[in-house]
Amino acid sequence: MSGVQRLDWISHPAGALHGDVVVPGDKSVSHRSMMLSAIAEGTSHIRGFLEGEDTRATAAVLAQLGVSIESPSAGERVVRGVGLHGLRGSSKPLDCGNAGTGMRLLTGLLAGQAFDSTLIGDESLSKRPMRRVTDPLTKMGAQIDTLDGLPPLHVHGGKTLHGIRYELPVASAQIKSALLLAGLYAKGITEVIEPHPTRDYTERMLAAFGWPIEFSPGRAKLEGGHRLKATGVVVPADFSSAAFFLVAASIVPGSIVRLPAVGLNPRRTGLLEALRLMGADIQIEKQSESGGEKVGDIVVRHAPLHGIELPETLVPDMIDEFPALFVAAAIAKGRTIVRGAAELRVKESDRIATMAAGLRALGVRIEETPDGAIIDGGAIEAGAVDSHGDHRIAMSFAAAGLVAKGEVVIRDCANVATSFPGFLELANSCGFALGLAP
Ligand SMILES: O=C(O)C1=C[C@@H](OP(=O)(O)O)[C@@H](O)[C@H](O)C1
Ligand SMILES: C=C(OP(=O)(O)O)C(=O)O
Repeated sequence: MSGVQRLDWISHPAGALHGDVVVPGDKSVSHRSMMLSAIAEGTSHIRGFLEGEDTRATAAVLAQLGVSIESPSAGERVVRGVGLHGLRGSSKPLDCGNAGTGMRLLTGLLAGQAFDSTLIGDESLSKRPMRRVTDPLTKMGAQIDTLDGLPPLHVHGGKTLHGIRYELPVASAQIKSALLLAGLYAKGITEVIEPHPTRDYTERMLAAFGWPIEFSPGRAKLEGGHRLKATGVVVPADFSSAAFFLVAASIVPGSIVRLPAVGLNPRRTGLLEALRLMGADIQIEKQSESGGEKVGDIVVRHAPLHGIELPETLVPDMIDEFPALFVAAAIAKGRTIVRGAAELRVKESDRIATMAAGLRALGVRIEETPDGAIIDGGAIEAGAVDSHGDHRIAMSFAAAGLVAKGEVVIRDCANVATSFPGFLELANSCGFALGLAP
């Protein structure tokens, strides 16, 4: 987590990728399952929990607040919920590690408690904007101190919250979820309206835990003063982790890869549509429902890709997949234009700048714009890139190395463990040639 030792990778060009690739549990669903289980009444059983640093940090925060959490086996958690008002304050800071989701959602949850809390994060999280959640929470009656809008956040306890109707200035599931979680503790109705629909896991999971909630794409509305009842949660495999393999298998000739039982919530699968628009060959097989979420096997075969003007409506549905998309665009024939994606600049790194610098270092023609990029596809040369400690950038360049003209050195990859522990081994199991740099 914070202060991790530096870890560099080398991705070597490789032949066709083959096999079944089972990616770990969904990060968004894992965070939420832990938070709701913690404040529910009764014992919840979570299966498929992501054993990543981000989601473990959320579990550790809730344990610090007095919740008993057992882990009978990897990916399994038994959480003894303390009820809506059963958390106990901690005099020590609550460390969210690298996780924007953890910090922003917990801020909403903690705004309605009787005790004070201080939320801290690692170097990257300490640079991420928090006013987007603290401003509307303040409108609800919360009191939260920031360091000029950045963490650490000091959340004052003992405040009476009241529901508000809030139109989000940006499409963000984290802001929406923070407000809904605060809304559990608020008097009256909390209503959130989004400029474009975002992932609705909080809404679905609140309903699964028995909280009355009305929601439809782009809107959610609930009233304070109900109870959450413990339940079982099955976390699907994370589409965002599958994304690196969708791109890798699409760009390496001869590849066929199957990704079993991946979560296919439509607010997450924008990359699938973008890649199909670029000419990718991606099929969904064995569709079913698990824990109220659509899941299916994704089968991806190599196909020649061409550049596209990415429809802006897809942006929120693939917000974490842009580093991977940029790699696909770099190898595609022709020009790819991305617009309307300024949010990428406030993720674990500035993902537009970091990808542009990295691709340029590999000989790709890419022009940065304030809210996107223009990428002229062609060849990827050998070279060295810096991930800036951003897990998704590191994994995307690992895929780029497969089709580069020589080895690609990727610096600062330790944070891959935040969302995808075991990526290196799993990638190599299907044909990547990824190693640690000396
Ligand atoms: O709610 C969530 O679980 C997430 C929402 C997105 O962030 P924003 O809400 O900032 O768009 C996404 O980038 C993040 O990885 C996870
Ligand atoms: C942006 C991400 O996560 P978070 O905001 O939770 O740090 C991500 O996983 O790509």
